[in-house]
Amino acid sequence: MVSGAAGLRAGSAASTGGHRGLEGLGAPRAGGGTERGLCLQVPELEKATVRIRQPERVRGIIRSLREQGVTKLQVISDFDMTLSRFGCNGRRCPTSHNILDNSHVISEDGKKKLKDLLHYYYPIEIDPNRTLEEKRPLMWWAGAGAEHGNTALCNGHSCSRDGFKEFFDQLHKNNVPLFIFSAGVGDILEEIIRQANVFYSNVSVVSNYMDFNDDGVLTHFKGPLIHTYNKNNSVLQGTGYFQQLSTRTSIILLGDSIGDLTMADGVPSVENILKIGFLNDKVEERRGKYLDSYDIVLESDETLDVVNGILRYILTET
Ligand SMILES: Nc1ccn([C@@H]2O[C@H](COP(=O)(O)O)[C@@H](O)[C@H]2O)c(=O)n1
Repeated sequence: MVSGAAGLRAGSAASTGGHRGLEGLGAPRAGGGTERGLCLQVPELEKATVRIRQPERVRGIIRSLREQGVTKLQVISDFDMTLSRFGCNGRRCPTSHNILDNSHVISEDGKKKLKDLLHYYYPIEIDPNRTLEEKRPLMWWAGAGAEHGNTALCNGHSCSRDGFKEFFDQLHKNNVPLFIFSAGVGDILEEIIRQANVFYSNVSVVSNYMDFNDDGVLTHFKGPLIHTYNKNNSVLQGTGYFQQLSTRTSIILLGDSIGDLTMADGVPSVENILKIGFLNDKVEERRGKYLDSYDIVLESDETLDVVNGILRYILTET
């Protein structure tokens, strides 16, 4: 189901390790000051958390995004563990599902069942040795909380990544549409965005929204269930979201799972796309796959520094 602050409702390196930071991205070339220019303009790319398989290619994409300009740009992002943190002070941060699961309105029995499901299904979700085809039929767990509770309130226990507000502010100030495509719980993540005072008119959300019976008991989720591995055009049919933005052919895609890579599949014509992936968990095991799939991989980086740095560079008028 799609929802939006605007009222729109329809609801890559040669080796496995990739290059670290700006190595190769920002290194000055013989006789050229231009290459240095980019690394100086996006110093965040020098962070130790940054890995890039094909620095040359990434440099080209970032330049094109800037050249194409703000009117061509749109951002497509996952929410849980992408805009929100994975961990904080050595502990896991709750996803929008976990906020619901941990709420006082869920019975103890319900909580235990949800925890059991988490322990069973999360390892499957992140298993680097299973194909997407093997995982897809198993991902029904996204709706598993439905029969367990009454209305749960978001009590602010989600942790947004550092730079959360700046990210939303930059896009809003420049009228860049932000599409949040989430297999989480839409009502809860919207509340998190609202409580941060950044649910601006340029933000649209496609996610799972709760439905309640007359007694206020959460009985099911509305619309097609969105899970980690069907975040693509199949669940956007009839929304017309990407069609309305057909002139916005420059994309920045932000995700934390391999499933997030298909979020832009419904965009009619993509000229430039920069895929930035947060690699939060099982870093060593999954690094190769992430470097093959995302242009920039941010390893155990709990901030939006790199994303904000790239946006600042792209959105700054030349
Ligand atoms: N019952 C569940 C189901 C899923 N999750 C996690 O929430 C994340 C939401 O999906 P995104 O694609 O928006 O990131 C997902 O990573 C699942 O691990 C959960 O915590 N509880």
